[in-house]
Amino acid sequence: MEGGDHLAHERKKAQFDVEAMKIVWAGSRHAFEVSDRISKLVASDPAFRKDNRPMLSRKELFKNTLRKAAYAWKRIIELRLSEEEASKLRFYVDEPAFTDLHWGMFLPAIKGQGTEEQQQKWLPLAYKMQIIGCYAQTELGHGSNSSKWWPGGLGKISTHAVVYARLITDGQDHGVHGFIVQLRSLDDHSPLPGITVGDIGMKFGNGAYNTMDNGVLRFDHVRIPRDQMLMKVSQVSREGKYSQSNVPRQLVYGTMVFVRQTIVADASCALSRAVCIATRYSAVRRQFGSQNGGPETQVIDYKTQQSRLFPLLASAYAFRFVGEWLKWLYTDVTQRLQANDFSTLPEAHACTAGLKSLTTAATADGIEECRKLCGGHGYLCSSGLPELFAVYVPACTYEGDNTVLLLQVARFLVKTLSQLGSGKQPVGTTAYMGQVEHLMQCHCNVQKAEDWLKPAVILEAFEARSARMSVACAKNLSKFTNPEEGFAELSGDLVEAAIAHCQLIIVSKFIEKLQQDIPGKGVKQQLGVLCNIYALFLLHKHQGDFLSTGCITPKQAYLANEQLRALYSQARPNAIALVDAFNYTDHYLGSILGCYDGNVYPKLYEAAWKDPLNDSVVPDGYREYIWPMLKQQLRTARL
Ligand SMILES: CCCCCCCCCC/C=C\CCCCCCCC(=O)SCCNC(=O)CCNC(=O)[C@H](O)C(C)(C)COP(=O)(O)OP(=O)(O)OC[C@H]1O[C@@H](n2cnc3c(N)ncnc32)[C@H](O)[C@@H]1OP(=O)(O)O
Ligand SMILES: Cc1cc2nc3c(=O)[nH]c(=O)nc-3n(C[C@H](O)[C@H](O)[C@H](O)COP(=O)(O)OP(=O)(O)OC[C@H]3O[C@@H](n4cnc5c(N)ncnc54)[C@H](O)[C@@H]3O)c2cc1C
Repeated sequence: MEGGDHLAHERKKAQFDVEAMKIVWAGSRHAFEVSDRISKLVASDPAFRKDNRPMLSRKELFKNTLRKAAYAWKRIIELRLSEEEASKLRFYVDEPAFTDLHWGMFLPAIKGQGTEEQQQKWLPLAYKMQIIGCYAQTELGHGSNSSKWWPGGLGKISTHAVVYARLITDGQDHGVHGFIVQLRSLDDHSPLPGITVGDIGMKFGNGAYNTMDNGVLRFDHVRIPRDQMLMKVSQVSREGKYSQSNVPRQLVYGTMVFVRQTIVADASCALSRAVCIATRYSAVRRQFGSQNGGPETQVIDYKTQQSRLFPLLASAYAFRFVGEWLKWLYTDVTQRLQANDFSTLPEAHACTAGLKSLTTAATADGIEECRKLCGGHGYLCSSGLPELFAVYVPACTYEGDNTVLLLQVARFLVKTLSQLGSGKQPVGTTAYMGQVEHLMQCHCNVQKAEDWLKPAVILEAFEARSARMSVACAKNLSKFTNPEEGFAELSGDLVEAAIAHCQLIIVSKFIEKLQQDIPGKGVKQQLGVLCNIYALFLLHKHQGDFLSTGCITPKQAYLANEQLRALYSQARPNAIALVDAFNYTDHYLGSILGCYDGNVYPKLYEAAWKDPLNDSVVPDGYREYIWPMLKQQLRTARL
């Protein structure tokens, strides 16, 4: 079948209103309209072409990114785009660039940690891009005193950086503080005296994150004017006297809370993109199983394919909703901080750190699983999956290594439990710890598979598992005389307890979402199916935790799996419509396997001939290397 919609028969199977689901996915009608308009704007502009990225050398690739960033900025100004529209434009251009760090970290660091005066001086320059900044925290070695190494945008472009370094006055070390430092001349871009700066080299994958100039930076007797220390949290007077404002020191790390929250929202985008490709292709691909000469089976109908694909589809929706909630939490904590209420900062830190860790790990693994779900064709760059994986996978490391972040969550959980004794009632995401006595001894009430569809049953099982794992850690910790030694020794168990807590958050926020009014025929019902798939898939995957803590019985674990299989069958007819609801353009997906019309094979065939290797029938190098070899073989054969 040439042309036409090869997935039309799949789209007809949908049991819900796809247009209404698009609004739910986007967050609101307004968000949908902005996203839809900007995605089409980018897709229709040849200046944003990206299919040639894997073929470009590093220098060509980087220059191309600079061109796109400058052009995007020009369009933002010409079209008078709002901040929301501009950030959507960046999203659909889909190419990591120095501008990400400028807007995503340099500006927020000044906003969060600069005084009013400092904000007035620096923000207008940064907003007009008259200076370009990056965020320089990580070191080559360790200790905030060697060379900065990794900051994006630093290598070749940034004129300024917020640099994190130890503050020492009168011989006293006051710990790490942020400083605005000019790195390069605003006239000819050369590094200022005493500054050594450059790119750290090629990274994983062709194209991919190599559009970014991650950099190295060294200082040799560089003087930073006193008023360029970010002084909202602590100050140094003209006389060199150090003082602290009446705010927690942890605010110095506030930019990370902001960025981790955006990374969670971004995880749902990256995962949904891979899932969209794998789902459409799974419906197009047929392999084996034909009977009486009929067509072969669509691979999406194999239960094994469904049990690998549908949990990822459900995870994409789960991460979307938890990301939405996290954005609310971040806005709430920001407003509280402005009113000098610091009470929810530890929870915001734990939630952003933990959810960043969980969602990025699941997304990175999920993209790779989607590649495998597409068989051999998934390994072609034209599937879009290799580049997506290479760009995405550092999210497990940047903005805090995922294990290090889970240990931060574990500290928060242990602290929360230890405060129960003093009568402090836990709130927010740890409110369930207030019921710890009940959760330690409750019994799951599931008797038949459908009982697993009750939100209260699911929630109690996840709460009991999380509470029991945290309590077990706290009990074991109390056996150590040195708490830090105990924490280090038990860190493996603590990480698992943190994972259980974060999974509970994601499940509970999905359930909360379903308690809202959700318009559109069948939309809520489909989301209910996805929510149950997400929860029961986790329960099945981690059944060792649930069983060993006595939260469920082996029979109940078996029933959960039985219910999960039934849910996959319910999701099957809706699968294509559920990925259509992401509303991704073919440009954004960047994948022949995932193209909207499903006309995969002619496009793959055509794309192959565009590869530079096929420019000539006989390749370069044939005369030099192959021809002499063939001749040699001929001679040997005659002998
Ligand atoms: C108009 C155009 C628009 C265009 C828009 C474009 C927009 C694009 C947006 C894109 C956005 C972003 C792009 C991102 C690209 C990737 C960038 C990657 C950048 C980086 O990687 S930056 C480097 C990040 N580094 C880390 O994350 C390090 C990880 N380590 C930690 O977090 C450590 O905790 C630490 C911060 C280094 C501190 O360690 P330390 O040992 O000093 O302290 P403790 O761990 O003992 O903690 C003490 C105390 O503080 C609490 N705490 C720790 N961190 C935080 C925090 N972040 N917030 C609040 N509180 C925190 C901790 O709980 C302890 O509390 P306690 O004393 O126990 O009560
Ligand atoms: C693509 C990319 C972009 C980046 N952009 C920036 C940027 O713009 N600005 C910036 O400042 N930085 C940036 N970074 C650096 C990034 O933030 C760090 O790499 C990250 O925080 C991890 O730190 P590390 O590299 O020192 O890893 P390490 O801390 O050395 O981790 C190595 C291993 O040790 C383990 N480990 C470390 N500490 C502990 C512990 N306490 N307990 C148990 N295990 C531990 C980790 O789990 C990991 O397995 C970027 C990194 C990448 C890959």
